[in-house]
Amino acid sequence: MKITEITIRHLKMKLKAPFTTSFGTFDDRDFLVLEAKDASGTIGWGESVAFHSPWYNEETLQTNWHMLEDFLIPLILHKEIKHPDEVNELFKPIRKNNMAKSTLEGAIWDIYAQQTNQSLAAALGGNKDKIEVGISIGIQQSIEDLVGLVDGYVKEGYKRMKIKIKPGWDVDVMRTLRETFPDVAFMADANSAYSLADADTLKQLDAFNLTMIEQPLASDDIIDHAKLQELINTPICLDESIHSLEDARKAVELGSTRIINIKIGRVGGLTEAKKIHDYCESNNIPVWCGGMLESGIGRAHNVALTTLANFILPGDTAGSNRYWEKDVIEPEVVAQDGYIQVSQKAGIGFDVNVDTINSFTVAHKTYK
Ligand SMILES: O=C(O)CCC(=O)c1ccccc1C(=O)O
Ligand SMILES: [Mg+2]
Repeated sequence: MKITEITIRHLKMKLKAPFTTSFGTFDDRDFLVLEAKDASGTIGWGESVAFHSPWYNEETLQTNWHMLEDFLIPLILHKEIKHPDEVNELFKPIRKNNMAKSTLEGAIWDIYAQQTNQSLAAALGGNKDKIEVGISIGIQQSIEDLVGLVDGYVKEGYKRMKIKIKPGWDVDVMRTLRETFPDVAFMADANSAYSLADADTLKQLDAFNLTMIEQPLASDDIIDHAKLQELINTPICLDESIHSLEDARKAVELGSTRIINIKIGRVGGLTEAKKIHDYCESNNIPVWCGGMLESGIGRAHNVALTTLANFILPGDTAGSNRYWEKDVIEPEVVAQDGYIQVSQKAGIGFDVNVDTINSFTVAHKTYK
């Protein structure tokens, strides 16, 4: 393929309900969507999962736009590409900026899958026809509100509940949930809200049989996580600290993580995500697919990735209706009884509704 035209759009979509983590609250979701066209007219879609502000990591929607316009798009436009894995190599001279890289790489994977007449899932080497999903639940005003929400999601069939925690919203919350729902699979995600000095608090969570605790300590740490894992029984799962196969290897070798949350954007694209998956599979480290409050485009990429064999634990790829009044793809992603059916259609497996995209677009630019 030879990419001849790329359009970047900045979309603003309203979340159905605000989503609160230890680092802040999201009311709206601002993000970039990238449309790439190749010389034969095939169109591929990618989504930047960077947020409006650098809360989760250092990238933002605007830094992604800058990196794409000034560095990444020029490396790709009018170049002959045989396989999307080449994109990972072409981007190597550019350090980090993984979410920006992933935006363009994802669109190229979509085109490649269409041109080889297979689903993105199949192109990646996945073979599940449905995937198991859980749901991530933000910090609430009260424990009663949280119990009510969890009850609803249990009834919808979600396979595991991820509860956002922070100091002061942790042990009592998890105790109440465990007492109220003895058989539900719970995990906690702290988004780096603690330090090693909080080990005693985190140790108390061992009583609630959590599947794992996600990123309790600093977003750039793998040393203290290894020390913490020696002190607690609950398996640690790293999210923010893992940006590459090399990061994954070091964290696993140090004993900093027993499970890895793979986010396509955070690791710079599907090729790197697959490498981390394969490494973890050989080292008995289960993985699961994280979420970044994606629109249907990013969600479709997540569903495809999750079809790889070592995605053993339910991911955060909940149905479109958990986030949006109207998603940008057709059909929307539907989670039923905790499963999402994997589309067998060529490419990302969903039709992108360009009218809907345009209705959410606040800025756009085309590169040729
Ligand atoms: O539902 C989702 O998309 C996952 C939500 C989630 O947990 C999350 C949302 C925003 C930023 C970071 C995270 C995270 O996984 O840490
Ligand atoms: Mg997380």
